[in-house]
Amino acid sequence: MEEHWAHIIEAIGEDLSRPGLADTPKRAARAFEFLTRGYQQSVEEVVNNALFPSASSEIVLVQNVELYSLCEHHMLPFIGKCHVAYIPTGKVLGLSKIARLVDIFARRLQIQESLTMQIAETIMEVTGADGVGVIIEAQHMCMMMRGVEKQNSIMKTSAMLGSFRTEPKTRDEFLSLLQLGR
Ligand SMILES: Nc1nc2c(ncn2[C@@H]2O[C@H](COP(=O)(O)OP(=O)(O)OP(=O)(O)O)[C@@H](O)[C@H]2O)c(=O)[nH]1
Ligand SMILES: [Zn+2]
Repeated sequence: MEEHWAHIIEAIGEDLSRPGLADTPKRAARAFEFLTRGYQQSVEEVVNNALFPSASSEIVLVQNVELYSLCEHHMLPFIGKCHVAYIPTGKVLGLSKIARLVDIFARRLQIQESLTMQIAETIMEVTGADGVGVIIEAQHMCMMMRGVEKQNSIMKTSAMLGSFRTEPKTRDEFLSLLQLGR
């Protein structure tokens, strides 16, 4: 990847031999590896069996999980917040694992719609929940720094599975819980 970054730096008309850029291909390669580290991670290792018995059958909501991803069209960042809710059926997932699961999928080349769905499906599979609701609100640099150059538009996507899809009351409760934190 280092070599490719060196080519890109030359292609944009920069002087690769100037001191400030000497280590840039190496740094950029490391940075890009970090930004896409989700490809190296698996759901099993991230969850690490952190599932705990609980009699709760009420909504568990983790709100405002920061999200940094890269759009698969321009490889520019999209940045925002992810809200994850589920209704447990006998076991709950370790709190931090929800944020880690968000990251596994965010740290890849993505479109926001697929990312939202992948997070929801994974939480459903891992917890065996009665239902899962995921909402992402994000701003896309490819739409801000270039292209149409709109600075204030926010993309909101949701994925509702199980009871969050079939029961309007559950969905309403999720949405009103989200409002509480604003
Ligand atoms: N639905 C969706 N579209 C996205 C996402 N990220 C980027 N895009 C869009 O992907 C589209 C790619 O369109 P193209 O016409 O192929 O590329 P482009 O010429 O660079 O388009 P502009 O961004 O309009 O300049 C653009 O409309 C982007 O805004 C995303 O997460 N979801
Ligand atoms: Zn884009």
